[in-house]
Order: sequence, then C-alpha cells, then structure tokens
Amino acid sequence: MIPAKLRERADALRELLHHHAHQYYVLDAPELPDAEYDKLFAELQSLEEQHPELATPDSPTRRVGGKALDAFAKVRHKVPMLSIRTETDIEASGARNFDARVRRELGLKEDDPPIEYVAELKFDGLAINLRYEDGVLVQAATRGDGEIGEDVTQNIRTVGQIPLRLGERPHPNPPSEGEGATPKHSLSRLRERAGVRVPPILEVRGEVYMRRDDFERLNELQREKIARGAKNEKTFVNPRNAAAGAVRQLDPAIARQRPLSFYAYGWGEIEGGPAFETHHQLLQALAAWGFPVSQRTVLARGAEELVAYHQAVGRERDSLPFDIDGVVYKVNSLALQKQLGFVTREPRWAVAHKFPAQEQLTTVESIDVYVGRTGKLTPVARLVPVFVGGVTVTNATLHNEDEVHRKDVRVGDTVIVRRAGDVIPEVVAVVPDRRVPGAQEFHMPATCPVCGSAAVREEGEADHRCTGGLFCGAQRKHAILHFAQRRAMDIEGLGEKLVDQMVDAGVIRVLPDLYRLGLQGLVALERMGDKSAQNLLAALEKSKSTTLPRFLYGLGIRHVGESTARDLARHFGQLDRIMDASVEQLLEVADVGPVVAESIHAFFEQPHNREVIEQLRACGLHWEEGEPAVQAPRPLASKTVVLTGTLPALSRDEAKELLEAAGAKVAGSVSKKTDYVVAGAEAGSKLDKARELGVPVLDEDGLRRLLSGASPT
Ligand SMILES: NC(=O)c1ccc[n+]([C@@H]2O[C@H](COP(=O)([O-])OP(=O)(O)OC[C@H]3O[C@@H](n4cnc5c(N)ncnc54)[C@H](O)[C@@H]3O)[C@@H](O)[C@H]2O)c1
Ligand SMILES: [Zn+2]
Repeated sequence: MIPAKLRERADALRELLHHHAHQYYVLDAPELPDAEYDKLFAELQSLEEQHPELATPDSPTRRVGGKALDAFAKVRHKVPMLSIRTETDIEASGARNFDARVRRELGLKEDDPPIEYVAELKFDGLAINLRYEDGVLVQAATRGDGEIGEDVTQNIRTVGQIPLRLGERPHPNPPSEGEGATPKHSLSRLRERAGVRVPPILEVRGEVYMRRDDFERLNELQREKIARGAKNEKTFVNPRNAAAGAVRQLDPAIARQRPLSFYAYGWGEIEGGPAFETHHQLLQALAAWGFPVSQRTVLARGAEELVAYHQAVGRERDSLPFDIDGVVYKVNSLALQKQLGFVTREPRWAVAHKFPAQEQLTTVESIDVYVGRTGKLTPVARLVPVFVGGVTVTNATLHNEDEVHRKDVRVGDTVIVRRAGDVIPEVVAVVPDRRVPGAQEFHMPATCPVCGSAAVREEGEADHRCTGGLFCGAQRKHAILHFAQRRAMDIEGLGEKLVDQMVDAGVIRVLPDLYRLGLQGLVALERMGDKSAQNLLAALEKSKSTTLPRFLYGLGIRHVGESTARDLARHFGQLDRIMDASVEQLLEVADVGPVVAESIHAFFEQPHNREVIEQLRACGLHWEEGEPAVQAPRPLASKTVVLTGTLPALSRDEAKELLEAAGAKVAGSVSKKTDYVVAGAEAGSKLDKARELGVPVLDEDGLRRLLSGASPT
C-alpha cells in the first residue's frame, strides 16, 4: 500500500506541473523559473520511479511539451519530435554517467574502444521542424506534444537565416562572425564529395532562438512603447520566451519585426538523397545545403572528452551571443542510435547536460534608487543573495518606475531573477501567489537620493533624472568632463583618466575645486609630474576667460546644446537674466520649446547649482555680457498657416521662412485650427477644404500685408 500522503503529493505535483507546462508551452507565459519547474519534475519522476503504481498515463513525466494551440492548423509529425533526458548533475559526473549508461546498454566491455559522440550546444529557444520538398520550404511546425505540432510556416518564412529554397545558393545572410557561421571546411569538403544533392523530401530540425542583443533591443523598444502609453504591449521575460512568442504569433507582420535566428541540429523524415552513417555527416550536409550549424558542434570520443567539452563551453557561456542552458551529447553512429532506441519521451542515445540555471527565485529585501553618471535614476532591487547564471547575485535592475509598476515589484516579494551573459541581472517577474500581506507599492522619490536636488521625469520619458547636475556626487565626473571639453571651457589636458583620479582621490568634489587646486594639490596626485601640473594650471587659468555661450553649454543642462546655449546668450545677454527667467520668458527664445524651457528652469531652480555658479564666478571665470536682444516683432505668433499652389514671386520655402520668422506655424493640411490658407496658382484640394471650412484664403499680396502686421484683407 502506498501511503496516502505520497499519493496526494504525486497528485499535487502532477497538477502543478500540468499548470506550469501549459503556461510555458502553450501560453508562452511561464510563472516559475525553469530550475524551479525542473525540481518539481524531478520530485515527481523519482516518486513515480520508486512507486510505479503511482504513475498515471497522462503524467507530465510521460509527455513531451505542450499542446498545439487551436488557433493554428495542426501538423502531424512524420517522425515524432522528442524531448531529451536531462542529466541534472551539473558536475563532470553528468557526462560520465551518460557514457557508462550507453556502454552498458550496448553491452560494451571496459577494454572496448571509446564511443564517438557529437557534442552540441543546447540552444535555449524553440524546436522547429522544417519540411522541404524538392528543396523548397513547404511547411514549418512547432513540436507541440511531440506527435502533433502547430503550422507556423508563415512566421518561420520571416526568419532570415532559414533558407526558403535549398541548393541554389548559400543561405542569404550567414551570421557574421564566430558563432553561427557555417563551418567553411565542412562546406568545401562537402561540395567536393559526390552525392550531396538535396533529398527530394527533407525535414530539418533545429532551434529558433533570439540573440541576447536582439532581445535587449526588443525589450528596450517595448519599454519605450509602453512609456509612450501603448496598450497591449509587454516586455519579454527572456529570449526563449520572446522567440516562442514570436514564432507562435498569429500575425506574421508582428513576427517579422521580431529578430529571430536559427541553428540546425537534427532531422525528421528524409527520403532519397545520399546515405549517411553518422550524425556528424548529416550536420555537415545540412551546413552545405545552407543551414546555419553551430561551429561549436564537435566530435568527442569517450566520457573525458565530453567532460572537457562541458567545461570549455561552460567557460564560454557568458560570452556567447545567445542563451544556452547546457550542452547535448549524441551518439554519433546512426546504427548505434538505432540499436539504443527510445524510452517513452526521449532517445537513449542523447542526453542534455545542463549548466547552472540563468533564472532563479529569490526575495526582494528593499528597492533602492541608483543615480547614474548622467543623473538618471534607476530603481534597483536588493535581493537575498542567490546563485544564478553561475554567480551570486545580490541586486537586480528594475529599469524605471513604469517597469516597477508594470511588473508590480514590491519589497518582500518573491521574484524571478535572470542573469545571462554579461547583461546586468534583472528582475523578470513576481510570483504573485507568494506576496506577503501588506506589501507596499513602490514610488520613485521626488528628490535625488545622492544630492537631494529635485528628481524630475520629463513628458514622454521613462526615466527620472536628478536636476542637480553641477552638484550631484553621482554626476561629478560626468559634469567635470563635460565642462572641460573643447567645445565648452576647453581645458586642455583634463581628460577622463585625470578626472577619475581627482574625483576618486577626493581632491575635487565640485567644479570650482578645479580652480582652487593649485600646483601643490596637483603635484600631490599620483603619476602627476611637475610639467603636466604646470600645463594644466595654465590651461585652467586660460579657461577663466570665456564666452557666455561656452559657459552655459559647459554647465551641462539637459537639452542645452551648443546652439541653444548661443540662442539663450543672444536672447538674454546676461547670465543672471537666464538664471531668473520664468518658463514663459524662456519660451520666447527661438527654438526653445516647453521641454527645454522646463529643463533650464528646473536646473537654475536648484540652490546648489546656483551656488556652484557663484563660486565659479568668484574663482574668476568671466565673459562679456550684453544687453538682451531686441525681439523682432512676431505678429503671427500662435497662428497656423497653410501654403498651397504656386505664388507669383515667392517660392514655397521663402514664404514659409517669412511666416515662421513672424512666429507663425506652417502646417501641411487644412483643418478647423488653420487661421489662413495662402493659395497660389493651381491650388488643389487644400483650397477646396479651406472654402469648405470657411478658413480665410489669401493671395501673395494678402500674405505680405499679413506679414507686415496689417489686416490681410
Ligand atoms: N518555467 C516553467 O514553468 C517550465 C514549464 C515547462 C517546461 N520548462 C522547461 O522546459 C525544459 C524542458 O523541456 P523540453 O522538453 O522542452 O526540452 P528538453 O530539455 O527536453 O530538450 C529538448 C529540446 O532541446 C532543444 N535543443 C536545443 N539544442 C538542441 C540540440 N543541440 N539538439 C537537440 N535538441 C536541442 C530542442 O528544442 C528540443 O526540443 C526545461 O528546461 C524546463 O525547465 C519550464
Ligand atoms: Zn543628484
């Protein structure tokens, strides 16, 4: 009799695994990290092995993957698409266990020669079966439950690396360097061999995946869309998920925008064509026919070469441009593969040997806000330390306030953390049913946690920024470098290395410290010779005599580039007038819009920024000041004008320039908001529209009267 407790546990596990497999395979929306799923899976597997009476025919341990979605046409695979047994022991013994098992099953003795394997990367994407008839791609299908998959041909056709037609030319865009390029040697060798013609029926199997850089870019794009208020958009938790979502997308137009890649590693039905003896020969043929085959696929003899491969790939894993979750060993000889055969859902001749998981569960201890060198505020989750992607992670970025709210991350939450490659660790999702009661929603602070200046978020921007650029400790190095650059104060010899050194040594905290340092202070710096110190002092002295536009630009106010600095200087004449200008007054400057005006205003509103400017003046920085420019009359400010047809004397551009100089906005189409339409010869639909809406219509004379401020009619 099996204890009721065990039976209940097995039932509970099956239910849990069913749920999570459905989320993962069918909905592309996993709720748990793979490592967590694997743990539950292994627990059920061992329960069922110890008590075979517990097993049910529909147990997740007996099945491959998920179910095909009804939205897709179903494809019955000619040759089932199986799963691969996972060797969970991530140490060397994983490879040795597999080799020993294979040898045992083949009845080999200890002194029999080592078995030859093909060792491959285990790409973390989505398995696809590509069917070619007479060299033409006719169908692409997902694995589904292994027997029946989904027809995703339309979407797969958008993947550039998948050849649509074989044999005529090499595949259209071979991956650039390193990974993914078809091995040259095998290509040429195969071309020389006789009988490499493409079989009339050929099913190629491989992994559709998304490169990490493509994934990061895609998510960045998604975040921007969400920041701009797009509904129904989301970020993806990992490249596998993004790839699976793209392939199983009902709209091929969307699939086309998702950058996918492909590696071939196997085959299904093959009819006609050359005969192959080994897995490796077939891979080489696939490469010759134009499929991307990984250059990291190697032949290995015996267990120790598998161990070496596992270790070598493990070291390289972070620097690969895509995610892998392990390596796969396959018996090379097709005859031996046949002899070994299959168990329920997996071949006996292959095994997946995993690496440490790149996603793990942990808890958020606090959410801190980090200030970057340009003043950007980034919320960062401090985590209970967790081993993920091969290192211990203690914090993870949350990007920005919207991201925190969208993922709804709160202090105390259990979260999935991902660390892959050299990308900074990220909180990808919260596990909702593990939320502690009373967990508080996160809010971005209103002030910079480093310097206390106001933190603002501009319209249409996702990020909050510190406005205390001149004073903020986080922005110190950046502010000094910006100030010193050639187009600003032009302090020769004050480069990045020196600024790092000065700030790190604590001799410079704010800009004016530069001018107070003196020879002694400089020479005290490591690696600073007398001569360089003298030169730097001279450069600093020289920089004191500058111009208002240079100084303004050097302050590093957000959105104030060189040309805006010039416009501001010309318009106001004096620094104090700029510092005291209201947003409305700033808006009067040509080319200064609301965002720029707000930014300038916010900058000078920070007392610390003003202090720094006063100190700089006290250090002797000076420039010529002038009177504010007399503003040209702008009789057409806030008017909208539409031009149509050909005017007798003025070209379209000239008319536009005159109108804009008078403050008018020149629009491309007529609406109720249009104040005037200026119509010349052969005016078309715009003129009709103006009449229809009752918008006043002027000729060139009328335009001139309008520009002079007189009544146009
Ligand atoms: N997070 C969750 O909730 C959840 C749920 C279900 C499954 N999973 C994850 O899915 C995985 C298990 O399932 P599976 O059956 O899809 O895959 P698997 O681990 O059994 O491996 C088979 C798959 O590996 C892929 N593969 C990559 N490189 C290959 C190569 N060189 N040769 C052959 N195959 C290669 C193919 O897509 C193939 O279908 C586990 O990692 C599990 O954690 C996670
Ligand atoms: Zn700050």
